[in-house]
Amino acid sequence: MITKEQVLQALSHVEEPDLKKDLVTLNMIQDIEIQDNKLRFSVVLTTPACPLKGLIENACRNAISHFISPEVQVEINMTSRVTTQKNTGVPGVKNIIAVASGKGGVGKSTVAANLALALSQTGAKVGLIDADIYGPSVPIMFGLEGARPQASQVNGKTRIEPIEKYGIKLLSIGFFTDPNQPVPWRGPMVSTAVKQLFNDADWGELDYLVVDLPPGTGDVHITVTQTFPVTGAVIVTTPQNVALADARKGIGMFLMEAINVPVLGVIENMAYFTPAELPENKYYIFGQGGGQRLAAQIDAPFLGDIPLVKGISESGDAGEPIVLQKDNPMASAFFNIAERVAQQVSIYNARVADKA
Ligand SMILES: Nc1ncnc2c1ncn2[C@@H]1O[C@H](COP(=O)(O)OP(=O)(O)OP(=O)(O)O)[C@@H](O)[C@H]1O
Repeated sequence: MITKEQVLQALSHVEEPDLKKDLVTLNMIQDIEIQDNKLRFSVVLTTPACPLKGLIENACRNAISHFISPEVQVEINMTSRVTTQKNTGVPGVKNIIAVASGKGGVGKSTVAANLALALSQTGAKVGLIDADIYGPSVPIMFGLEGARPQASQVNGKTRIEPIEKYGIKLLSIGFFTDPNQPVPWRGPMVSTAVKQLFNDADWGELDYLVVDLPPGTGDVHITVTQTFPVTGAVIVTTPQNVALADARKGIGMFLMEAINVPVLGVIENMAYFTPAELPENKYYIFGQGGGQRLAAQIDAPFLGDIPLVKGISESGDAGEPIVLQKDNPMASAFFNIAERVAQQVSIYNARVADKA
C-alpha cells in the first residue's frame, strides 16, 4: 500500500522551475487520495496561465513512477490559486498589472485588451481599466460605444458596476465622457476621475486587474502608481528607435525610487509585417530586435513579439479583440505573452514572500 508520506517524498524531487523550490515545500501538492495502486492529487499552481503546466505535470508523473513504482495509476488535477503579495488598495483584487508605453499609437491598448482576455480565457478572474484619458479605446475595442455603467448609492457612497463583456469586467474613462469632445481636464480632476475607476467600482474578486495607461509619463501614471501598489508594469514598444527611446523614459519612471514599480517585461508590437497570402514571409520594416535589446538593457524579460497584421486592427475596430478567434495564429501570440506575464507576476510574488 502506498502511503501519503511516500507520495510527498517522491514529489519533493520535483522543482517548480520558476520558483526554484520543490512542489511540496511550496505547498502546491494537495488533496492526496490513495486507493490500492491508484493515486490522485492536485497540483495548485500560482496561476491558471502557467506556461509550465504540462512540464510540471509530466515531472510529477515521472517522480511517482521513479520513486514509488511505474505500476501506480496516477490522476493529477492541475489547478491554481493566483498569488498576491501586496494589498493592492482595491479590496478583492490580487494583482494590478499596468500596461504602459512611451510613445502613443504603439498598440498599448490592443495589447492590454488582448492580454486581459487571454488571462481570462485561461481561467483567471480579470478586470480591465482603461485609464487612457486622451484616447480611451475600450468602448470601441469591446463594441461598447455609448455604454454607461450602472451607478448606485450605497451608504452615501457611489458604487459603479463595471460592465462585463467576453468574461471580463471593464471600466473605461470613455464610458463617462463624450467621445466627440476632447477631455480638457487638469491634474487634480484627472487624478480624482482615475481613482474613482479603482475605488468606487464594485470589482469583486479579481486575480488580475489590467490597467491601460495613457502614453508617456503623466498625471495618470503618478496617480495610479502612488495610490495603488501596482504589482508590475508591462512595457509595449514598436521596433523604431523613436519608440524605443520613449519606452526607455517610461521604464525610467517606473524604476524611480519614489515610484518603484517593477517592470515585468517588454513586448514588441508591430515587430514585422507578414502578408496574409505569404504567412512565412517576415518583413522587418521598422528594424529588428529593438524590443529584445531594450529588455536586455534594463535586465527585464522579453515577453514576446507581435507582428503587424491586418486582422489585429480589424478585430479591434470591430469590437472583438483577436484572442477571441481561437484558431487565429495571432491569438496564440497573445496567449503566449499572457502566460509569460502571469509567470512574471508569480515569480515576483514569490520573491516578495521569500524576502518577508
Ligand atoms: N500588431 C498590430 N497589427 C496591426 N494593427 C495594430 C497592431 N497593434 C495595434 N494596431 C492598431 O494600431 C492602432 C493603434 O493601436 P492602439 O490604440 O492599441 O495603440 P495605443 O498605443 O494604445 O495608442 P494610444 O497612444 O492612442 O493610447 C489601432 O488601430 C490598432 O488596431
